[in-house]
Amino acid sequence: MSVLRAGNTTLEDGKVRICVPIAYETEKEILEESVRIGKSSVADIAEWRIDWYQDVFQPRKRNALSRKIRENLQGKPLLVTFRSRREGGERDITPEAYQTLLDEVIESNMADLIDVELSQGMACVQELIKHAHQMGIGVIVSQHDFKKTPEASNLITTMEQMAGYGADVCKIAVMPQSLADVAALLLATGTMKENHPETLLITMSMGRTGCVSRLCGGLFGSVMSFGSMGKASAPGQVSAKELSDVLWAIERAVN
Ligand SMILES: O=C1C[C@@](O)(C(=O)O)C[C@@H](O)[C@@H]1O
Repeated sequence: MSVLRAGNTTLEDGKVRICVPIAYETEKEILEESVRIGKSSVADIAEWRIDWYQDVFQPRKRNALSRKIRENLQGKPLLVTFRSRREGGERDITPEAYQTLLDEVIESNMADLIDVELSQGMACVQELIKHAHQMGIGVIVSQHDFKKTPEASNLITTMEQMAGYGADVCKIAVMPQSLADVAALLLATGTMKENHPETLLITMSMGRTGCVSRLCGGLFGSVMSFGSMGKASAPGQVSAKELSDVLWAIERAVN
């Protein structure tokens, strides 16, 4: 079983960490949310969705803001994510600009963890992983489908591919069109956990139908669930407080 250290916490099998997204445009809103997360008794990790930030392509402003965010987080880890539009994010970006941006994020030491989209291509993903590891930063390789849920066997193949590239954590977010799709996501997660217990996973089925996967995913092997405090960053996210209550109830039931 692997354990990934990040800031004052860890990602590890059997413990579901609550990650609260910061998905705002202005410095003021971003800082206010980071203060709330830093003070929260339920938030373990903050995700800064820099695709929302109005000055994301200005390195000086980005770096200065990240320093303030990290102060506000008081030791809680910061996951930095640029979600491209085709994967459900706020902005379009070319593969070259994506790699340059994430290289700068890594180099500036503003993140404990970064998210790298599998769809950016093997070379980009592997180079970013290598760079991040040189700087002691953990990498979540991710794939999002906001329209449908591929078959469980395809989801497993995708997670195996991510692990093969050297991901510290493999993340899949898919949209269900039926309850069977939610079950497929959970089946794929549970199968991965059984076949590759050394691989850390984060999986979720989105939207109202998939919401249950955010609550019970830990039982199948998912080590993080996204809960909102202000604005949600994806459909189906529950509030961090309600998520914490449910996770706590499940933990008590199984331990
Ligand atoms: O990858 C994910 C998961 C997510 O899309 C969700 O469904 O909770 C939310 C995003 O902010 C994050 O980057």
